[in-house]
Amino acid sequence: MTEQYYSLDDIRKNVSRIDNEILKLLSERRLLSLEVAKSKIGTAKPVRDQAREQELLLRLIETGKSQQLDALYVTQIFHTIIEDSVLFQQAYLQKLANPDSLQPVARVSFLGAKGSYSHLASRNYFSRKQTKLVEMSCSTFRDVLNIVETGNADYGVLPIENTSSGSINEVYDLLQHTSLSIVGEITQPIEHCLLTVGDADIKGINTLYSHPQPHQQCSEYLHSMGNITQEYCSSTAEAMQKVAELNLPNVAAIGNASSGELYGLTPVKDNIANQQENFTRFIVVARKPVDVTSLIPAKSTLIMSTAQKAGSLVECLVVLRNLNINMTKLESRPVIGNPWEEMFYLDVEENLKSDVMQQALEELTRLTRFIKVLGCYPSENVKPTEVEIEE
Ligand SMILES: C=C(O[C@@H]1C=C(C(=O)O)C=C[C@H]1O)C(=O)O
Repeated sequence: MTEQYYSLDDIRKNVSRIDNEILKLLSERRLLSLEVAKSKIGTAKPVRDQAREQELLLRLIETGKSQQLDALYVTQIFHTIIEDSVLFQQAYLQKLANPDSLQPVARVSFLGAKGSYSHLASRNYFSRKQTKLVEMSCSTFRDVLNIVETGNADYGVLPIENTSSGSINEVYDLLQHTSLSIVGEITQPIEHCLLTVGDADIKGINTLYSHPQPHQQCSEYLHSMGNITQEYCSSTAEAMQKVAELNLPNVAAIGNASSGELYGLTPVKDNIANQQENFTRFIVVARKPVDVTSLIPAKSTLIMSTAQKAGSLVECLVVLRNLNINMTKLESRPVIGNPWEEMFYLDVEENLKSDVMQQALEELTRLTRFIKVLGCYPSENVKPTEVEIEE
C-alpha cells in the first residue's frame, strides 16, 4: 500500500469543510429547539428539562468514548450547546409574551466606550434577542438611566454586583429613584489582565490607569506590584484608551484581553483578579416592565423600607419563608436625607404574577412603610446539569 501525503493546504481545506458542517448542524439544532419551545407552549411544560439533559449527556459521553473523545471535552461542548438552546427558547417565548417590547432596532446605553465590560455585557445580553443594536456610551451610571428615562434609549445595562468586590452601591442608590423597570439580567465573566502598549516589562510599570471597581477586584495582585501611582478613570475603556494614547512602557491599564486588542494593547499578565471566578451580574432596565412566561425561571426585585422597630425585617423575611419563596440577594442601603433609615433590596426566585408572589406582596405591603417592585425578568443563569464522569 502506498502512503498518501497531503499538503497542509489540503488538510486545512478538510478541517474547514468539517467546521462548516459543524456550524450547519449547530444551526439546525438551534432551529429544532424552537420547535421544542413551540410544543412546550401547547403542553405548558417548562423549557428546562434536566432529566432529558442528563440522559442526553450520558449517552453522548458513551458515544464520544467509542470515538476517542474524552468525557470532559464532550460534556463541556454539550453544556455550551444546551445553554444556548435553553436561552434561545427563553428569548423566543419572551418575545411571544411581550410582542411590543423588542423592536427590530434597540438603542442600548451602558457605561464606557467600546470594549468596556458593560459594553461586552450588552452585546452578550442581546445576542439571542434577534434585534439590531444602536450602542450608546455614557460616562456615568446616572446618564445610563437618564437617557432611557427621557426616551433617548430603549434599554440601559448596569452592573449590580461582582463576586470579588460585592454590590455596586452607586447603582443600588440610583434604582431607589428611577421610574424604570428591570427587564433582564446577565452574568458576565470578568477576566482582568494587565495591559500595556507592546510587550512591556512588568517590573518597569509604575503608573496604572483603571476604573475603581477593577482596581478593588485586583487589589491583591496590585499590592504585590509595590509602589504604583494609581490614576482613576470613569470606565475600563477610558483606562485602555489613555494607556494607548500615552504609548509609554511604564504605564498599564486593567482590562479584558479582547477589549485591549481594540485599543492595540497587549496583556502582559492575565488573571490578576483576587478571585479566579470573577463574575459581574448586570441588570437591563427599560421604561416598560415585561411579562415573564411561566415556562421559564423568573426573578423579581423589590425595594422596601420597614418600620424602625426590632424584628421588622425578620417579619418580612418570615413571609417569604412561609410561602417557600427563595431569596437570592438581600442588600441594604441608607436613605439619603433620612439618617439611619435603610432601604432593603431583595431578589427572589419567583414570577411576579404567581399566586405565592401576589400573596407575599399583599402581606409585605401591610408590614412595610414603603414597597415597590423594581421588576420581574427571566433568569438567564443556566446552571449546567452535572453528570458523573467515569474514567
Ligand atoms: C430542547 C429541549 O429543551 C431544553 C434543552 C435541551 C437541549 O438542548 O438538548 C434539553 C432539555 C431542555 O432543558 C428539550 O426539552 O428537548
